[in-house]
Amino acid sequence: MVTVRVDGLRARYGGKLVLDGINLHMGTGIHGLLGPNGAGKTTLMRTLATVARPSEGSVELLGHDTAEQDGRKRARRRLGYLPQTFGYYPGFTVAEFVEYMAWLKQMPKDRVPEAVGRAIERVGLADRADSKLRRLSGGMLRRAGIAQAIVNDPELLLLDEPTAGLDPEQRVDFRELLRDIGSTSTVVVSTHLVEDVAVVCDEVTLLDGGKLIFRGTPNELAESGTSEAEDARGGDTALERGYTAALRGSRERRAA
Ligand SMILES: Nc1ncnc2c1ncn2[C@@H]1O[C@H](COP(=O)(O)OP(=O)(O)OP(=O)(O)O)[C@@H](O)[C@H]1O
Repeated sequence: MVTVRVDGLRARYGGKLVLDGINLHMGTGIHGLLGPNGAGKTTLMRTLATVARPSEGSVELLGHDTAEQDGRKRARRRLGYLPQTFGYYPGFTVAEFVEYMAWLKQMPKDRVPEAVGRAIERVGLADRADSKLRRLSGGMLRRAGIAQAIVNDPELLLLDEPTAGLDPEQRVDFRELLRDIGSTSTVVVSTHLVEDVAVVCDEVTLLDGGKLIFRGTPNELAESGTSEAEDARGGDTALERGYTAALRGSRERRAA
């Protein structure tokens, strides 16, 4: 089932086109959004989170048309979003922060305490539930950010650079969590680190210069690259070489 329908999406900052005709339909599973700095990943994530409005095109989320105010409201209750940088009250505890988001999502009051406890547990912060956010390390803060994004068991989960600041062990735990959520929901994970999440993704979408330049499985991306013998500078892994080849190919086509 298609849960996200993006058609003809264009986004501008000032006069500058930063998303240029994106068509993207997604369903249940884990979708990696890859691309170099400035490719437009964050702009696309903000648009999917209904925080940014498209200049052109349509975005339908979980059957709701986000061009309409009512559609945006309904979609917001059913999605979870971890922005690349997120604001928070440093004096809030982890539990208060997650509870606040549950309240914003208009979750039924009687479900909130259990949902907050479960979200915090799932990101491995149960022992820090009562710690103030200002006392957390960068990785813990990011995990608190993930907890607020999943508190409402979102059907659409949008995570922008979720692994920034996580140590290797936490990355492994995080992948497990993604697999669990992605088995029933649509998860979109943006990163510029190819290896980071591509291993858990069912599908990867590659953006460059505001355009969608590749869409397929991680295996297809890996197979599209040159071999290490042909091109040692393409990357250390098959996936990185596929990523590099896709970027080079699209840039050459554009320059021609
Ligand atoms: N608030 C803004 N005002 C003007 N230009 C912006 C703004 N935010 C982003 N841009 C520009 O839009 C383009 C796309 O940026 P975006 O943050 O979406 O890319 P990204 O793929 O997320 O990059 P990164 O990996 O560095 O986070 C870039 O050229 C950026 O400079």
